[in-house]
Amino acid sequence: MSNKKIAIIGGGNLGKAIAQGLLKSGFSTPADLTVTKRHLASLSDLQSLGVQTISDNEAAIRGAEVIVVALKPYNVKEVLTQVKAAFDPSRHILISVITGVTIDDLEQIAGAGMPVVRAMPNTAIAIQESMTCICHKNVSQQQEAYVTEMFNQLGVAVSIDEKLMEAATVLGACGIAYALRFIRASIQGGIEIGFDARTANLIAAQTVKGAAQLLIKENRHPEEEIDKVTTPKGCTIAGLNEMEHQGFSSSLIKGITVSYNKIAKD
Ligand SMILES: NC(=O)C1=CN([C@@H]2O[C@H](COP(=O)(O)OP(=O)(O)OC[C@H]3O[C@@H](n4cnc5c(N)ncnc54)[C@H](O)[C@@H]3O)[C@@H](O)[C@H]2O)C=CC1
Ligand SMILES: O=C(O)[C@@H]1CCC=N1
Repeated sequence: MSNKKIAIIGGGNLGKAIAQGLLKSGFSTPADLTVTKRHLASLSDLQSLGVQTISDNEAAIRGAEVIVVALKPYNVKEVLTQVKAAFDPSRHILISVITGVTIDDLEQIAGAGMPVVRAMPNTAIAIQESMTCICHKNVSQQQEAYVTEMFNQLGVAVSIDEKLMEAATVLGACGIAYALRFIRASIQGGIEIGFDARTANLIAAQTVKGAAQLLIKENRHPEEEIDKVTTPKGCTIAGLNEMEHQGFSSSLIKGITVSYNKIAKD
């Protein structure tokens, strides 16, 4: 348990999921957490668990040591500038999960010397299975360890250079959508070959989970595991090669680079 007071500014999808994950993992107690939002009705479940839910961002920041900003990119500057006076670099760590807002942007708003962490999680943070890439500035070793531990409670955290943050957004955050499209296509194929949608969904999703766990738990390269499945003259290699003839890997790589170029340009 961290014992630090955490204020989550912007209790939307991600902000709420972070609060729920911190409670479920035991990293924070309800008394440690404050979540802000303009209209509080959708936070009633957190409130009933004992989490403080308020609309006053300034009060939330003043009462916390760790400030997690989960606002939309278009209103972060306005909202944080309104509460600028509440930031204290000697007491606070500012953690932002906002897409496209740089560490320097955040430091400019919160004040020079503010310990700032930029984190890129994905939506699996709602079930504590996020891949979260983090980078930081003005952060002590102790603060870095704290933030890494916090995101490890919500999945897996890795430190990267800030210049890779856009790439992390594509591979990690957009990656959830790419993986789900793969699963959806597998379900469509599964129905064609005889399964009902529900059973196809279960088989496709559990199979992807197993494939991912082979890499994560056994530290293997995908091709090593593929070799074990592809019986000579068998059905796996026949299907795989047809997928490649149809541009399977190529379409994925091209999609990833298009997503990346879109972020880099915006
Ligand atoms: N969806 C994704 O896969 C990922 C999203 N992100 C980033 O996370 C951030 C949040 O995304 P979501 O949670 O999906 O958005 P959201 O729109 O659900 O959450 C933002 C929340 O901020 C609240 N808000 C607006 N003004 C406020 C104010 N003055 N004071 C307090 N709260 C206020 C809104 O009511 C809303 O609930 C975005 O910046 C997004 O770029 C980061 C990683 C992945
Ligand atoms: O699609 C987007 O622009 C955002 C960034 C990461 C996930 N969603």
